[in-house]
Amino acid sequence: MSRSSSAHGPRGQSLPHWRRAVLKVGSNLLAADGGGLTARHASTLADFVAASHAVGRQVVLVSSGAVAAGRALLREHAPATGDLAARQALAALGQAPMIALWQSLSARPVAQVLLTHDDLRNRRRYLNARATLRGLLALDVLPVVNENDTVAVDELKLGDNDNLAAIVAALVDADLLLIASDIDALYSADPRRDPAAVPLPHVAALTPDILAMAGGSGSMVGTGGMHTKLEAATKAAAAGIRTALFSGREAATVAALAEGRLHGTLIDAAATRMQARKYWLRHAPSAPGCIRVDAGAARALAGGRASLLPGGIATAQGEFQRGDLVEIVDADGKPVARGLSQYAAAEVRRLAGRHSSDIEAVLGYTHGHEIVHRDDLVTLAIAETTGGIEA
Ligand SMILES: Nc1ncnc2c1ncn2[C@@H]1O[C@H](COP(=O)(O)OP(=O)(O)O)[C@@H](O)[C@H]1O
Ligand SMILES: N[C@@H](CCC(=O)OP(=O)(O)O)C(=O)O
Repeated sequence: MSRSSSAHGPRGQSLPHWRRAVLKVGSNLLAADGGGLTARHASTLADFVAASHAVGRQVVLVSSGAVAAGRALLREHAPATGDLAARQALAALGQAPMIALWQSLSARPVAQVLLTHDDLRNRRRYLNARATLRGLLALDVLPVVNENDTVAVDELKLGDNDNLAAIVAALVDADLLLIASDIDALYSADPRRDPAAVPLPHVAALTPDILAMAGGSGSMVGTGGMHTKLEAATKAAAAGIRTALFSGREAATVAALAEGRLHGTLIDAAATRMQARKYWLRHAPSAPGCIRVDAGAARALAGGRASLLPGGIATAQGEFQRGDLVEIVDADGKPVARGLSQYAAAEVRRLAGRHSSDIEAVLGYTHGHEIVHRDDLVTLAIAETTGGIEA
């Protein structure tokens, strides 16, 4: 369904500044019902990604379309998509053509990332997925994420790519979730059923009333409809990330987006991204062990911008695993910071006092130069002086 954007005014609304976004592209934009993938709307969206990259912004794509592509390859022999095994087979067939479509539209190399719920529930795999995505962005390639439908049975499924996109947005620390769909906004009711439905340009909070406005998908290849888009926006909002819903069918809308204008619906975040993350780091239960640092490291951490490197560590006490949230204490045992340790307690004990460049020689492998990266760290001293909100 495509509707005009007249309700948002000719110039749309201003899109808040962003540096890293996840762009979710639904099946309906990539394929007509029953048909194969087409570049028609994907090329406009790929141009948006390229324009964003040209001005130093990073985009991670979350793309659907594998099932639709698989279905088109089998034509009249395609099984009905209601059956899980059939969907999995169609997705296996269609992942490669879907990636090939994005590669054909991108001057930069495209990387395929397939994720399941298990990858994100398990802390070690979550960290690995995050490191891979960050690594891909650092390499300047375009990551294209999809659910790994072929191995995702019901209990392992993330469910739909709207929710996957929100999880990925939190995973890569994005500041914006962009959901391109076949509809130009969230409407006050499902516009397929209610001709009096009106578009909402701005949603300050996802209240039960707003959530009740969303209906399901009207197509054979899409899964969630507006319902899963609002679920995704709720997840993003909790992580401090805004969501913008817009029509990927309207070239002018996508072009305006690159200019910082949104014709669609903007959904605010519940807190700033940093507040949400720092709040979690400060209050989530930590592992039983802790990392004891020397006076120099305690001072550096108190400054609020440093990562914890092995050189400033005296020792690790107790037991914790890689990825655990740990308390960092000074020589007197006073907590100075909390953060996610990239190394297990036993590894930290072996690395204490060593230079970062020795990590690989000491352990035989490395998970990076930092024991706790500054993005994963909250300084407790600063929290006391600023009322808990850090820049
Ligand atoms: N309140 C609503 N506002 C807008 N669209 C709605 C609403 N309720 C249901 N929808 C339906 O959701 C559809 C978009 O979701 P979906 O078909 O899953 O697309 P995609 O493949 O882009 O994820 C729209 O085409 C529309 O028919
Ligand atoms: N992983 C599936 C897409 C599932 C999905 O959420 O589709 P959509 O509602 O169109 O975003 C695929 O690639 O076909």
